Amino acid sequence: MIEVINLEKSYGHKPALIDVNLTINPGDIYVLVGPNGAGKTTTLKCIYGDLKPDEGKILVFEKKLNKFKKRNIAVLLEERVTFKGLFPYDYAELWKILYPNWNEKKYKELIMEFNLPINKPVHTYSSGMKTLFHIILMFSSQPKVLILDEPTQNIDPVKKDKILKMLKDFTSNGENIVIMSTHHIEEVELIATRFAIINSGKTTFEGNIEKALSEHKIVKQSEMTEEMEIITQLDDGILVKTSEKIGRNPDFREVVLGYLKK
Ligand SMILES: Nc1ncnc2c1ncn2[C@@H]1O[C@H](COP(=O)(O)OP(=O)(O)OP(=O)(O)O)[C@@H](O)[C@H]1O
Repeated sequence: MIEVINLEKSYGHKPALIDVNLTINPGDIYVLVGPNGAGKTTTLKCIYGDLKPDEGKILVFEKKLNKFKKRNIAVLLEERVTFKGLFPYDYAELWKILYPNWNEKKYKELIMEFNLPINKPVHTYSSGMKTLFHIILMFSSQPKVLILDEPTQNIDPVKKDKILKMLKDFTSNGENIVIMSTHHIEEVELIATRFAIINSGKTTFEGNIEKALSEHKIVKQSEMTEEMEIITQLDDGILVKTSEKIGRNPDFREVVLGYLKK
């Protein structure tokens, strides 16, 4: 289980995270959604220990993150860092040292499956190929937790489908955890077991798709009551949080868009 509790982080004097709270259970594919600059990457960096939170707690399997735990976490960085002149083989040698569970057979199979050229230095790959290559390194490392910053960015639809299936398989043992960010609402619907919406450094929604659908309604101005929490005005009504049987049920896209516009 990974818990993020009242996380706060500033860059200099500028707050990036004001109050982020996430509860990630074993077996979860946990997706972070939010507008540009909302704080998704900063949250992920705090979880894997690249940034030190100013306030709040991050508990990974009930303990504070330390080096040992880091071996069980593989990360897809926003930057897709590559080293000039290194070939896929060289990365395998390095990753073997970092990850004791490294699976060479899996690595070779995935490189073939995703058609990546082994005779080209990785820094000359296209941006999508670099992302795929890093994802292959992550799966071959056989960690317990995968943290991915926008893993499907610049990936073609066929390979994207494969990656989403691989993420589902990874958590199917009910123990492994995936935490990822995305701008694609349909991906949340396809694979998320839980998700959070982050707006301006705060979690404004956390839960699963069922909760998102059951807690909200789209109502007309005339149907509004004082008990309702207004999320935002949408094209054909107001998205509100309510338990009242009123208005109409929103679809998932409307709920997420409503929070993103909030
Ligand atoms: N290294 C940095 N130095 C200063 N400010 C930063 C730095 N990294 C991020 N920020 C700021 O922190 C805030 C949150 O940025 P972050 O990258 O976490 O957002 P995000 O939700 O991942 O955005 P996007 O969807 O555009 O990738 C933004 O205002 C951003 O400008």
